[in-house]
Order: sequence, then structure tokens, then C-alpha cells
Amino acid sequence: EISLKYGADRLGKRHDDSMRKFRDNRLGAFIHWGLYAIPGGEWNGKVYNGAAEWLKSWAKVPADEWLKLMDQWNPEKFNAKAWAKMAKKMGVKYVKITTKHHEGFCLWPSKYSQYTVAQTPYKKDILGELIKAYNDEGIDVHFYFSVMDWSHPDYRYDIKSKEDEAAFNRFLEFTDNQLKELATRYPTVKDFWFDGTWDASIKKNGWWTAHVEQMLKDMLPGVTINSRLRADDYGKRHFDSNGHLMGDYESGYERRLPDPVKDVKVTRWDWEACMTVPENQWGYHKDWSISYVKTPLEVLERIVHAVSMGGNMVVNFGPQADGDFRHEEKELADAIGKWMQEYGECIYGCDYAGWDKQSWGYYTRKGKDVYMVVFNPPYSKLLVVKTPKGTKVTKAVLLDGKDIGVKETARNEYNVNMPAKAPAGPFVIKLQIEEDASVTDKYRDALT
Ligand SMILES: Cc1ccc([C@@H]2N[C@@H](C)[C@@H](O)[C@H]2O)cc1
Repeated sequence: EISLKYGADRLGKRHDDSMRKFRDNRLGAFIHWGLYAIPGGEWNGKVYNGAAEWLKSWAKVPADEWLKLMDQWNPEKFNAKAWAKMAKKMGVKYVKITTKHHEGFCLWPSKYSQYTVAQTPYKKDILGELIKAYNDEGIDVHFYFSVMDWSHPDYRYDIKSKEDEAAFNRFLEFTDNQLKELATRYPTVKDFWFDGTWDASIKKNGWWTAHVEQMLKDMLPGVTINSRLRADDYGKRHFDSNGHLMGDYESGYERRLPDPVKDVKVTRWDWEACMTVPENQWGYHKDWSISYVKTPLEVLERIVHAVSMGGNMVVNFGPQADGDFRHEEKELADAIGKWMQEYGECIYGCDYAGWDKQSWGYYTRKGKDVYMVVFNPPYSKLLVVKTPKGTKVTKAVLLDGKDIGVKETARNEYNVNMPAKAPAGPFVIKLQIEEDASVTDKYRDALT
């Protein structure tokens, strides 16, 4: 291994209470809310099909013109308690909120910037209202924070001169101040999810990314930090030059997921995926007909897919400028919530089972319980299960306890029956297993 000053500061997963909670939460929601919600993808009468939170870039709007949108920021339908109730009903255990996206507009009254809610007709501290409302519902709050800031004159995409260096050092100090302000004002925050960290200017300042991780962990013991913040001594991101994950969980799966067969390696570390409901819209876009919009079932499958490989899933919501949600997102939250109400025990606190993926769906595991989450019931009405050496299946039940029968068909191979009345949608079967000592030890190692 090569010696690094700003590489991974830990090998392997964290197992402290805070990380355990992060992991056991499993299902989260993203809130992308900023000035971009006002134009909703349209500028000067032209609708842009790109991501709505990037409209400033697509329409080449100068920062000072874009920030004039602040004069229109007055979400009269905003009700933090209603947002928290919606999240509670959906069954999410945490919500990641955009404190500041690339545009530079802050949802909290930062004293280091003139582009904040305090300078809008709305005036009040939206971030503070949301944190209180979510925490009151027992929902953890995570902060999304974009380092790249299109409103700040000292931001640099690269460092090509002494002036660049001086400007960017001022910018990094400004960023430190905002991060300390967020950690001080909102000490119940559980995680920082950094974005806008891909430019050469950051990769040339890997030291700063290590300093930010340490600064936040000193201020908020237990807080989790995503891998996307981090660059090492040589500008390597997410995984350092020795291949070790930096930060506390990998955050590279954005709008994509690891393959259940080819990418099993991801089960060796913690990771969190995030997804959009349309093909690629994080902020509010007025016209969702411009791309495919995933059904609740397709969203559910991605949630289960992530958990089946030992990851978290964060489903995105892009609230309207008026502070209400579009009907598609309300209906989605409702549908997912109904499923989680009935089957959530195969999600919360669950992890990778270590069994070979089968075509009928996904396995998840919690201690001695292995769950089958069935998305594709076979015409044979027989659900094939192949167990690792030394593992036997002794019983198969529905979550109401009803035994549906399992038959051994070969060594480490079983047929689990489909329930007589096939449920109307994806359902869960719980397997009772027996593992001989060697296998159990492996799991005991993994879980301690
Ligand atoms: C190329 C690209 C840059 C930034 C993004 C941001 N990351 C997501 C989590 C959103 O915030 C999106 O604006 C997406 C794609």
C-alpha cells in the first residue's frame, strides 16, 4: 500500500450505534427544494428537458439574474408538520434535505450568505422548521450540501493561478463556516451528504475534504459522512489510492443500482443509493411527461434490491414552489407506505442474506430470519431456493405465520410453495433456517 495523509481513516464497516441506526433505517426520502422549483424547468418560454435543478445551467442564466427568483420565494402552502406526516406514512426512517444546492440558495438563514430564506418574502428558517417536524415524528434528518456554489464569486472549477488559489481558499473558508453553522444550529442532524465535489479544484484539495469529515465528526460525534465528499492525496475520490472506501458509506449509486450477481462485492461495505421517480428530475419540473415516470412498484423493487445487497435507498421528492407536493409524489408515498405497513419487517434492520439471487425476487436477512421478497411468481408455483453449504431451510411461513410448505429437492435446494391465493402484489415469505457452526460463525463475525 502507498502511504496517504488524506486516505481512508478506517478499514471496514463502522459498528457504533449511530452507524447501526443509519444502516437499520434502510429507507429514506430525498427532498430537493430550492429556487429551481419556481421556474420548474421552463425559462423564457422554453421548457428544458434536463434536470430541473440544473435549469440555470441549461438556460445559461447569469447568477445575479437567477438569484432574483428569491423575490418570488414565498411557499404559502408550506407546512412542515404535513411534510413530516407524509414521510411518516410512507415509512421512511430518515429524510435528506438540500440545505444548499449548486445554485447557492440556503434553506436556512446563513449569516455567511445574502442568498438565504431570510432575504425572501418568506423570511422564516425552513430548515429549522423541517428538522423539528421530522424529528418530532421520530424521523432522522440528513443534510445534503453542495460544495460547488454557483452564487459565490470565489468558487473555482480548477486552480490554474495564484489568484485561483487565493479565491478558492477564501471559498473553502466560507464553506467551513457554513458547515460549522449548520452543525451548531441543528445538532440533531445525523448525516452530511456532500455533492458538487467532482471538480479539479476539490480533487487538488483532498486535504480539505479530510479536514471537513474530521471537523464535523468532532462537532457531532457519531455523524455519518458520505464517500462523495472525499478526495485523497492524489485526487482519488470515494475509494482512496489503496482502494479503501473513504467516508462512512459509498454514495456512488445515483439513479442506478449494483448488479445482484456481478456486483456482490458492494456487500463488503455500507452504501446508500438514491433515485428519481422520473428518469432524471431531482428538483420540481412542471412537465413529467417528458420522460418515463416509475410506478410505485418499480420504486418498491429498487428499495428491496438495495436492501437485498446491504444498502440503503433514498427516494427523491421535488416539492413545488408553493410548498405542496405534486399528486404523483403523494400517491407514491401512500403506495409505498401501505406496503411497508404490511411487509416492512423485511426492510428495516435487514441486510444481505448471502444466498444466490433467484428470478422470483430478492432475499433479505435479519439475524436468523431470511426473507423472500417475491416480485415475479413462477408459473410452476414453485419458488426455488438454493442455500449455502451447511444451511438448511426448515420452514416457510407468510408473515401472518401461515405455513406454506417447503420441500427439499436436492442438497441445499428447496421448492417453497406459492401461497394458494397469490397476493395481488409483491409479498414476503419468512424462512426458518438451520446453519451448522461454521456458517453461523461467519455470520456472527459479520454482525458483531
Ligand atoms: C452530472 C450531475 C451532477 C450533479 C447531480 C446532482 N446530484 C443529485 C443528487 C442531484 O442533486 C443532482 O442535481 C446529478 C448529475
